[in-house]
Amino acid sequence: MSVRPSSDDQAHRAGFACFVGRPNAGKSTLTNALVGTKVAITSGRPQTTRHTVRGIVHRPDAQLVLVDTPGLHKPRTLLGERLNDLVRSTWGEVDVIGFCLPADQKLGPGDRYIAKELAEAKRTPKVAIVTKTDLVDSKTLAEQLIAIDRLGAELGIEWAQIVPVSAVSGKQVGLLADLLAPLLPEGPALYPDGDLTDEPEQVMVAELIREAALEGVRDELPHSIAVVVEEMLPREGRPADRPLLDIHANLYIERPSQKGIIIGPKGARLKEVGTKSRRHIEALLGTPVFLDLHVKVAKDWQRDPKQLRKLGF
Ligand SMILES: Nc1nc2c(ncn2[C@@H]2O[C@H](COP(=O)(O)OP(=O)(O)OP(=O)(O)O)[C@@H](O)[C@H]2O)c(=O)[nH]1
Repeated sequence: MSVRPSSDDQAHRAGFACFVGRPNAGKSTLTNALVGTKVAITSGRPQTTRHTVRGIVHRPDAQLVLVDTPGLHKPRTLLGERLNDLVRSTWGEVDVIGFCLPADQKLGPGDRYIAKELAEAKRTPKVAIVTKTDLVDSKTLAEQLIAIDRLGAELGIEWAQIVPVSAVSGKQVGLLADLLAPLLPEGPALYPDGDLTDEPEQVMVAELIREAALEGVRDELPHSIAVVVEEMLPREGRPADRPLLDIHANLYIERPSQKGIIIGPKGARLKEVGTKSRRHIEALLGTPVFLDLHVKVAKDWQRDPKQLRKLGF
């Protein structure tokens, strides 16, 4: 296992990385652990990338921009296939892919499916990241490392590195950044260091909710969901060591008939969307959150310029 040789070891490097892995593999938590307290979130899609920036690791020697890619799913429809094509093209556009595999779960069909697809992204270096190492003993961890090594050999993937980390304890998170940095191309920083307003934070929060809302219904409602964060306010009267952030957000759909899909039987799906996005928002902002989520119909918002403006497009 080796890293790409450098023409000049002192040269500054900058580039894009994305984390892939099945749901709950620990991608968001790891992103936040890497970025640390200095959460540099940029809202829009800068010219350098079509993808949402999740966080930026600023180091003296390198700038690592972590971007989101849509999840890869077993395609059941033509649209599903198209979305997977999009994922694949993203993989060709980033400088390194981190494949997250939780230490506490044996490799399964979901991991294998992603790995097979990864094997096709031949030109992009791939780092296998064993996440949640705090949950297992060293024997289990060793077995997982061997299994991943074998999976790579079987599918013809040459891992640039295989790294065990714990985003929760922080163990080896710094090492992961050390290993990712040399895989980036030489170049100046792509983004300025720091300096951000609350507005992008709200946009990020809206995006996390939208992502959770789309999960599993992407094929049915691919572009019909918009989310607007109406308010983000610290709850009054809370003790200083137990803050709570109240977030009120509206989830807009285009037609009343889509309500059922979003809300689910007895509200189960909406509840899931709330729980999941709250987890991600808490990880992003580093504070407990109360999320108040409402579903509203904004008739044909995609075709109505007034609505589009209101929804921030
Ligand atoms: N013990 C432990 N738990 C972790 C660690 N990293 C993540 N988790 C937990 O694992 C769960 C999933 O983590 P996420 O970071 O949301 O996973 P994800 O891959 O972003 O999930 P999706 O958004 O569903 O794809 C959460 O409950 C995390 O708290 C870790 O290093 N150690």
